[in-house]
Formats: sequence, structure tokens, C-alpha cells
Amino acid sequence: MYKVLVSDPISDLGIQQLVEANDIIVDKNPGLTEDELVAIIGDYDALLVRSQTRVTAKIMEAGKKLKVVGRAGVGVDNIDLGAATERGIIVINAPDGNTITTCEHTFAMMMAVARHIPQAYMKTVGGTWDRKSFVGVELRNKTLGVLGMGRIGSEVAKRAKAFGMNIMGYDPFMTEERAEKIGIKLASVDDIVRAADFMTVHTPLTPETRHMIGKAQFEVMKPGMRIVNCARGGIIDEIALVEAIDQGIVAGAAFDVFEVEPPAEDHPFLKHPKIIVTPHLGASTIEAQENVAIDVSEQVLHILRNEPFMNAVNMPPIPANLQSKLQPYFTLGEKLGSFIAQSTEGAVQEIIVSYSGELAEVDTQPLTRYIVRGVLSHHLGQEQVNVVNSMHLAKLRDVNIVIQKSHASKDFTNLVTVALRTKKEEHIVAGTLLTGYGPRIVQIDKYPVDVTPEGNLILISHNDKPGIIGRVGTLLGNNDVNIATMQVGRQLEGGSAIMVLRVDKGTPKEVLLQLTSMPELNTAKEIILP
Ligand SMILES: NC(=O)C1=CN([C@@H]2O[C@H](COP(=O)(O)OP(=O)(O)OC[C@H]3O[C@@H](n4cnc5c(N)ncnc54)[C@H](O)[C@@H]3O)[C@@H](O)[C@H]2O)C=CC1
Ligand SMILES: O=C(O)C(=O)COP(=O)(O)O
Repeated sequence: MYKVLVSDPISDLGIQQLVEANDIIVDKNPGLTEDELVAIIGDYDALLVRSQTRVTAKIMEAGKKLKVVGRAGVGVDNIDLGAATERGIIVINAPDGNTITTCEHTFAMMMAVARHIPQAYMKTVGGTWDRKSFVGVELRNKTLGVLGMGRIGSEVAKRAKAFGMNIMGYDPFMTEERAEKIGIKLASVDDIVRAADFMTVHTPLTPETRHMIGKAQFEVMKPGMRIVNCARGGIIDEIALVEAIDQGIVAGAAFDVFEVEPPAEDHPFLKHPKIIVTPHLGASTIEAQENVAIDVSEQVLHILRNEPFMNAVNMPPIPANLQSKLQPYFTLGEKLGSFIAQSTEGAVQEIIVSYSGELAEVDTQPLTRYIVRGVLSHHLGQEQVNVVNSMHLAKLRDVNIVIQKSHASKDFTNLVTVALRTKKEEHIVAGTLLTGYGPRIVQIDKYPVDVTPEGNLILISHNDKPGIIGRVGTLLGNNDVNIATMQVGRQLEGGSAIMVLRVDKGTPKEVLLQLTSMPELNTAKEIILP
């Protein structure tokens, strides 16, 4: 049974698949303090949050069983990603489900600030019929500057065009071709600040975007600009904005997000007649909340059940076409890593991975993570290492990882070769996927073999002498170790050779010792591949 803690208000309908899964127990417990979470998180395999819960290093440290933190939404600035990666906790988000909702809120805010709707409402319900204070401006023929042309920014631009606005967009990943395709003008922040009538920000909050609109930008800003922030508090310098409004540079602002949430009672935005605010409502629609909760629940289920998953924030994304190419190799890669770690003695210094054939043509980084996981989990424990932290843990331990690629592969469409160098020795294992047969180990050191990488194996290195196979069989039989299959690899008759035996159960240590004390037999190692 896996236990999932939901610590923010998340759509019941959205998490239904978790609640109904018969291998999952879901506890809903929103509004806990950090200490309260620390006290209970040790029982849970997964934590589901929105933006309220701050998932700190302290909480993750206490979450000894925690495999995944799922964010039902986009921004993960409330989650300590570094701490999660160090501990191998996968952080996933639900990046698509609230795009339209947040875009629509941005539009609502832009129109509200253009027409003074909240201020006019307050006066009207207060009993004053005041029409002259609230003369607004049209959006038509105005220039809208969009900073951050990702999912939400692009949707905002699309709708703004329908309102007859001219759009200037800035995004480091935006090309001229794409800008042209969606009918906007690619511009710099400086161009936008100087030319736009409205400006809306849709970037994440990063060291680079913090205060990207500050004093310097307000000084050169087109007078009369109206500014919307439905992304993250801190992208626009709040104090500098209030000054710019008071100096008559900015005509009005609409903010859904704040540098500190909730803002302090005396926050200058809260009483300002030209600033309208909402309490981080961008994603708060029934539809979006269902969408993000469904998406995040689905991925959490996959992660807990050890199935392929998407939207991990603390590991590089794998594009869908690459995922389908690499996916079949993940298990093989991890097994090769595990095999080589179990067959090589000494402290790991270098892992040399060679990809040949079609694999040499694609980005194999995700596969390398599985291989490194296989190697390290033999030493650090299966529970400690996963594909999120495997490279990080290797780096921490000064393990050098070398990747080689060769387009030619003599005998196989694809071949993955893993060499492990330790302080003591170096060994090699190579594997491939055989169509219709699945993963195979096809080479161990210099010997060609054909071994299915699973179950309990005994790897023996010996000198190729008549009778040795029989003596090994007799010794194992006498010790009640049943041999299921056997493979022998040698290069020259009478030379050095290896044997790979698959046995039905674990081989006791003393039996391995008896094997190694046989004449002509050099080493005998047990290798267990799940
Ligand atoms: N108010 C709310 O309730 C909600 C807020 N958000 C926030 O909205 C923001 C945008 O979300 P999405 O569009 O889904 O994200 P996204 O990742 O699709 O787009 C963000 C874009 O910002 C761009 N960017 C990064 N650094 C930049 C820089 N220095 N200058 C200009 N552009 C830069 C990126 O290249 C990317 O295209 C995020 O901060 C997210 O957390 C999202 C949903 C709801
Ligand atoms: O998805 C995001 O980035 C949001 O800011 C939405 O936050 P929320 O889930 O409404 O607390």
C-alpha cells in the first residue's frame, strides 16, 4: 500500500483515481504548519500540493519514504528542488491544465484595470453613482507587451489579437519564425517598456526574472502604461511600481500574485486607488483544478507503481519521440549497470558507457541515468538512488562518467556497453534488445555470450580445461543449488573463459568460496538482477 498526503485544497474529482486505486491510501490534511508536516510526512510515499504548502528541505528530510512531490499546477517555487534532487525525490507538476484559466484571468484583470471595474463596483455598492471618475481606455489598437511567451503568454497574445491589439513579445526561447507564425512582433524588454500601452508578465520567478521590471525600466517607460502580473510576485518590483504610479508613469496595475503571500495588511497595493488585486486566483476555476489534479494524480500513480511518467521538474524532460525510442532500453541499461557493479570489486572511479548503432544518433542522457542508477544502487541501496539523483550522486562521489558513441555496430542494431573502472579492476558488459526476445547480455569482458539479464546468476571466470563444467555442476548440486541454464564463453580453446549460470535461488557465500577454491577456477560471483 502506498500512502499519499494531500496538503493543499485539491479538487476531489481530480484525485478520484488515487482515492479509488486499491494500492493507494489518500489522506487529505490541508493547512498544516512545517512542523506538523515534519511530524507526519515519514508515513507517506507521495505528497500533493498547490502553492500554499512550502515543501522545505526539513520536510523532505523527514519524508524518509517520500518518492514524489506532485504540484497540482505550474509554479514549483514553493518546493525546494535542490533538496528533492539530493534525496532522489521526484518533483512533478501539471503544466498544461491551468493555462487557459490563468490566461482568462489575465484578460479579466487587463479589462478590469482598463475600465476601473473593481473601483467602480465599490463606489456603486457604496451608494455613489459616479460615472466621471471611471472613464477607461479601449484595448483596440493598443500595444500589448507580453514578457514570457510560454503556454500562458502565447494564449494571452492569441486572445489579445482578437481584441485588435498589436502584440510585442519577449521570450529567450522565441524565434523570429515562431513570432511571425503567431502574428506578433519579437521585441526586447527595453523595446516593450518604451512602446507598450499594456504589459503582462508570464515568466517563472527566477534570479533572472526577479525585478526584471524595476526602477530602471519605469524610468524609460511609456507614460500611461497599464501592467498586469498573474505570474509570480517579484517579477515586477512592487515598491518601484507604486512609485511609478504615484509619479504618473504607470496608469494602473492589476496583480494576482505578490512577493510575499498573503501580503501584509499594510502592503501598499492594498489601499492604492490605481492598483487592483486578487488573492492568487489565476488557476482557480473548477475546470483548471480538475485538470491539474487529474494530471498530477495520474503521474503520481505511475511513479509509485514504477511506471514511466511525465512532467518531472527536477530532471530534464524527455521529448515524446525520444521517450518511445529509449524507453525499451531503460530496464536493460539499469540491469547492465547493476551487473557490472556486482561483478567488479573496489571503489567505483569511472563508468564508461558506449552507445553504438541507432542509439548513437539520439540524446541518450536519460538512458545514462538508468545505467548510473544500476551501478550506484548496488553500493548505495536501491531505495537511495533513482533516475532523478543518480547523476548527482555520482558527481558527489567523484565518479567520472564518460560517454562514447559510435554509429557503426557490427552485429546488433543497437549496443550498449558499460565499462566500470574501480581502484582494483575494470570489467565490461554489453547488452542489446533482440527483437522478439527482449534484453540480452551479449558480451562480458572479451567473451561473447547470450544471457537473459534476470534472476540469480553466478559469474565464474576459469581456465578452459576438460571436466571443469562437470565439477562446478556437481559442487552446486551437492549444495542444493539447481542450475537452470548455463552459458560458456571463451576466446581460445584451453585459454581463459567465463561461465554464466542461472540458478533457481540465491547461492550461499560458502558455496561461492568452495567454487573459488577449485583448481582452474579464478573467481565466482553471485549476481542478482531483479
Ligand atoms: N496566478 C496563477 O494562479 C498562476 C500562475 N502561473 C504562473 O505563470 C507563469 C507562466 O506559466 P506558463 O506559461 O505555464 O509557463 P511556461 O513555462 O509555459 O512559460 C514561461 C515562459 O517564460 C519564459 N522565460 C523564462 N525566463 C524569461 C525571461 N528572463 N524573460 C522572458 N521570458 C522568460 C520561458 O522561456 C517560457 O517560455 C509561471 O510563473 C507560473 O507559475 C501559472 C498558472 C497559474
Ligand atoms: O500553477 C501555478 O503556478 C499557480 O500559481 C497556481 O497556484 P495555485 O495552485 O492556485 O495555488
